[in-house]
Amino acid sequence: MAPMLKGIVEDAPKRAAYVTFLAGSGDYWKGVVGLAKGLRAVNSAYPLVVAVLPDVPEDHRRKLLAQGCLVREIVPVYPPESQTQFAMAYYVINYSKLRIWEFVEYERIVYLDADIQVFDNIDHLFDLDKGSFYAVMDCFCEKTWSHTPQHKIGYCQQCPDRVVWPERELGVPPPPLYFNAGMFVHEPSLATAKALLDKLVVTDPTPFAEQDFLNMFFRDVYKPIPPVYNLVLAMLWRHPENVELEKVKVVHYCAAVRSRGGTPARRRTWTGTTSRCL
Ligand SMILES: O=c1ccn([C@@H]2O[C@H](COP(=O)(O)OP(=O)(O)O[C@H]3O[C@H](CO)[C@H](O)[C@H](O)[C@H]3O)[C@@H](O)[C@H]2O)c(=O)[nH]1
Ligand SMILES: O[C@H]1[C@H](O)[C@@H](O)[C@H](O)[C@@H](O)[C@H]1O
Repeated sequence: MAPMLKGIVEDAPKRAAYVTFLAGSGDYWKGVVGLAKGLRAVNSAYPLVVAVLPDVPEDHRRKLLAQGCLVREIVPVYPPESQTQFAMAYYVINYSKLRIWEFVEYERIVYLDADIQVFDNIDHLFDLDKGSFYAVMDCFCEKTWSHTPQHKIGYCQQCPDRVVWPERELGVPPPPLYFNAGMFVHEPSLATAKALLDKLVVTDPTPFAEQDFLNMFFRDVYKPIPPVYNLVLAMLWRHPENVELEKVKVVHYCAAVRSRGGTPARRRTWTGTTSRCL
């Protein structure tokens, strides 16, 4: 009897969920529908919770509920207004993502942006050891990174030997590992949620908004996971040698689209619309 009970307890579904974030009345809700369908197609055992800002129309919320999503409204998070010019305007809204640490009814969450699609079951990510922040290392090669020293130098953590970080000339070590915040695994906790918000009010916004902030906040507990868990499209043309295409489980349709001249280009607006120019 006892071993059987043990088995039942061990196999019991975890209090865990996929979480995504939705803001505004633009088209991102369609991405969430795609994500819900994708998770269903790969037989995920866990629900998709959509953290919605108050400005998401009722009609869009109904469509998500019809897809089996759990819709949960969150209170927006804004950095101090006087400071927001330092962040790329389009990304300021993403600070609200910090609210998902308040979802303490789940022990574990796998966060996925609405412009992500899953092509294989990734439920095993919920079994990773607790205490670390898991995410995929970003690439610094796209134009969106042109404000950074890494990009100016031509250094990318995806291929640190191609252009070596000039430590001697600069007198500083290479930047710490930096993750893309479109996908990550972590644990909700009211203590962490509070610590994040407390830290945010004393932190100047930076271009990649909450992504820079999360990188700073979780620096010491960050553990990289393979790019197959968040394949940022630019990896395909910037670092094809690091992409195991047949093993890719999660694709992130962010970054730029290759332009005719070979230079990636993208325009964005504060309203949440994205125009890609070829
Ligand atoms: O009008 C909007 C804008 C954004 N989003 C949500 O916010 C997510 C992030 O926005 P983008 O997908 O447009 O951002 P990118 O993927 O290009 O950018 C990357 O940098 C951002 C910096 O803020 C975030 O960290 C983001 O998670 C990371 O993948 C979206 O997927 C979506 O879930 C909306 O719902 N509506
Ligand atoms: O590397 C990516 C990419 O360049 C995206 O365009 C940007 O939106 C992300 O924030 C960044 O992490």
